Amino acid sequence: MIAIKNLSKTYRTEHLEVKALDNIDLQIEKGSIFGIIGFSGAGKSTLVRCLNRLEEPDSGSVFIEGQEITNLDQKNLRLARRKIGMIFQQFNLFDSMTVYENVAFPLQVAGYPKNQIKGRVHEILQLVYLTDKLNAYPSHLSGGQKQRVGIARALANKPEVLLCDEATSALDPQTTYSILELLKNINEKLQLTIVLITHELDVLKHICDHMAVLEQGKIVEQGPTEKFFLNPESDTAKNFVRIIQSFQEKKFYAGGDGI
Ligand SMILES: Nc1ncnc2c1ncn2[C@@H]1O[C@H](COP(=O)(O)OP(=O)(O)OP(=O)(O)O)[C@@H](O)[C@H]1O
Repeated sequence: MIAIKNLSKTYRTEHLEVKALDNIDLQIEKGSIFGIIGFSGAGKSTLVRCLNRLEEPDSGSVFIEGQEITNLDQKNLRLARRKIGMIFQQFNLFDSMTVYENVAFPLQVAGYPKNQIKGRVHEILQLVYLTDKLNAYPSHLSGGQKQRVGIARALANKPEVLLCDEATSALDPQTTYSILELLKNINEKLQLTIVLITHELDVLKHICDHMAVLEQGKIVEQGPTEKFFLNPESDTAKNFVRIIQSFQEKKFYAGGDGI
């Protein structure tokens, strides 16, 4: 389980203070696929980056499977991060490394012997259906393939949690669907907890069992994803649902099938 307690973060620049997270309390059950939605600037990226301390919160705490992440020193944080995989919108692969080398990298850093690394990389590339691209460089891969390498790299150290920061936003709808199906599959196979931030309702609807709505750094609504669509309560949730409904109506009047 992930437990977030009273988490706050303010960005301070010379002329400006932005309260990006304001006393966030949230619990995410083990094995769940949990979505966090909000309009641009709501604080989604900051929240997800505070979970592995890519961003340092000002106050509050984060517990992952009982371990407090927020009070770890740098050495123990590095160890704890092996249990927290992350994937990004722009994939963040090493362009000068092959697919094999990208996936092997976190295992080398963790100090695994060569033969174990080889076995693990093959196993994980099989899971993401990329064994035929072992020696390819990222520049020769499609967006969907790059994200599958990103997923493989994030899973190399057998994490308990996978954080997804707008992981499908750079992909076309069909590729998005295949990546979501892959994440679903991995969640079921590995009992991995997935936290996914997005501004795409389709993504939430497709794979998230539970979700929270973030508005100006505050959680304004949370619960099962179904409830969000059937009975939105917060202004942000109502706006999201209104936008999707008007889009569906437009498609209907234009003779389409809706989305
Ligand atoms: N490094 C930073 N320095 C100053 N302000 C920042 C920094 N990073 C984020 N912010 C501000 O904090 C707020 C929350 O940003 P964040 O990126 O977490 O939102 P978001 O919901 O992920 O937005 P988007 O969907 O556009 O990525 C915004 O007002 C943003 O401008």
